[in-house]
Amino acid sequence: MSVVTRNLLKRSFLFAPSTSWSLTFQRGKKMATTKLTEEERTKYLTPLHEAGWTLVSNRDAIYKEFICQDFNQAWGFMSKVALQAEKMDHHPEWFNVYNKIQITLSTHDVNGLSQKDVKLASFIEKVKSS
Ligand SMILES: C[C@H](O)[C@H](O)[C@H]1CNC2=NC(N)=NC(=O)C2=N1
Repeated sequence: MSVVTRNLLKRSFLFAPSTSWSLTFQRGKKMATTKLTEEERTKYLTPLHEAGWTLVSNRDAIYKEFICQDFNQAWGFMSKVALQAEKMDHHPEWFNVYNKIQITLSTHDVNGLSQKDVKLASFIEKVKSS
């Protein structure tokens, strides 16, 4: 095999990995956030529906209202969610009055639901039941 052929092969191996690999990873950075597929929506949104999360009517987002005993409890709950949101760099849209917290989750970067919303909603459920 000539040096030229060998170099060409080496190059195509190094620089032309499979499409999905190159779409998912960029030089060792974290996985790109993508919208949930139909299959993923069935798999991940069903348990969240059962836990009381509903689809928002005019956009691709999920919503749930939480009622705590008082403002102290509500603020404690929100603090735990806020710390996790910051860790994930994924933030809820929320509204609080006294003991009521209304939460909407969606991924602005992809204009719809992603795994990040599923992960944050699951975390919120864990906090609420703790
Ligand atoms: C620059 C920063 O990483 C992005 O704006 C993050 C911040 N928090 C976010 N939160 C939510 N809910 N969706 C996003 O797309 C998002 N993007």
